[in-house]
Amino acid sequence: MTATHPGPAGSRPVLSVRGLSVRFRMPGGRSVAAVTDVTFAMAPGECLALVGESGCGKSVLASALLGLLPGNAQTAGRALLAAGSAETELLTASEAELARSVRGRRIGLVPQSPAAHLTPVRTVRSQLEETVKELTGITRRAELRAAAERAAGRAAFPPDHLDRHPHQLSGGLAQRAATALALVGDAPLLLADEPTTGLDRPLVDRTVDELKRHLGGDRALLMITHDLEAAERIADRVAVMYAGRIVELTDAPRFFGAPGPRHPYARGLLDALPGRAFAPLPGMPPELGALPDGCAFAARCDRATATCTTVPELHDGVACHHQVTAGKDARHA
Ligand SMILES: Nc1ncnc2c1ncn2[C@@H]1O[C@H](COP(=O)(O)OP(=O)(O)OP(=O)(O)O)[C@@H](O)[C@H]1O
Ligand code: NI
Repeated sequence: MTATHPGPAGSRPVLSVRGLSVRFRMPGGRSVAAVTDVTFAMAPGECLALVGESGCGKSVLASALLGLLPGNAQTAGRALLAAGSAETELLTASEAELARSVRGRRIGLVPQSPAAHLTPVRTVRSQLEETVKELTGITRRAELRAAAERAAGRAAFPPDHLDRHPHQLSGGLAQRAATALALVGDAPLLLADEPTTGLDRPLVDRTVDELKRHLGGDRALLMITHDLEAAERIADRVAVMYAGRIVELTDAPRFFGAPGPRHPYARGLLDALPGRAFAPLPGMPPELGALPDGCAFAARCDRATATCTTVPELHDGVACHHQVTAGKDARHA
């Protein structure tokens, strides 16, 4: 049941999420279980990759941490963000507090669609300068200009493109502009939602390497991605989400190397990669508005038995009645 990371000795987690659930209330009394009972902690300096198929709840989890859920969402559980000796409970903090002291300052967000995040009518330079002003209190023109250029440089955004508008940028440069904005506040936690969508492989590598470099000593990076190769490149740990739950939470070297993923779904995700077995996962994830009572993966799982009508607990980093071990089925206890 525990999913904490030991981290460097004595270090307190930057973020500690316990039993987080998000439900959307829908017309007609229905509800969508977008996130269910998610527990994990992030150590200073750590990169955790959150992976899983489209619609499994990754972005909703991120929105819950940022206080950006829509009005029909209900949350349960805890999400503690460390700050000096104090902690902020993100799920119950007021919008005023989140806007004033969390978003941008303590959690930097690299958004899923940078083009939508950037203001279309303003140049990258003016958006960077405004963010610097807001987050650092610098007001003098020359200092603002220098700080904005430094921020651009940190995200490898070319200085000669600073006076362009977002529509004049390629997808890759828009992504770097958004990354530069996210880095301005030196937030202890960076949250990147699909930071490499639409980029080609060399640019994916560059973008994730840049993100990783900005981790520095004790900042943490939560990277949401479909891209397992990008996750392998930079993650210290991997959390695999399926139908709103974390079904496996493992150290990256063990996940991508030996013994490999232990949850059949996680194993299937990795086997689907062109560089691996290139065997697509059969079937589709269930509707989050109509989840089965037991293991949500059972319908797609060739190991499923009668025990799978109950939801498996996360145990030793895996939530499955039939863990995979060294490529074979574990004996069913
Ligand atoms: N405001 C909302 N009301 C109802 N359901 C919602 C709302 N926002 C998201 N959902 C549902 O929550 C589920 C999880 O969505 P989410 O965007 O978190 O998926 P994701 O894992 O980020 O997918 P992707 O990889 O495509 O970005 C989806 O089924 C989505 O339809
Ligand atoms: Ni998403």
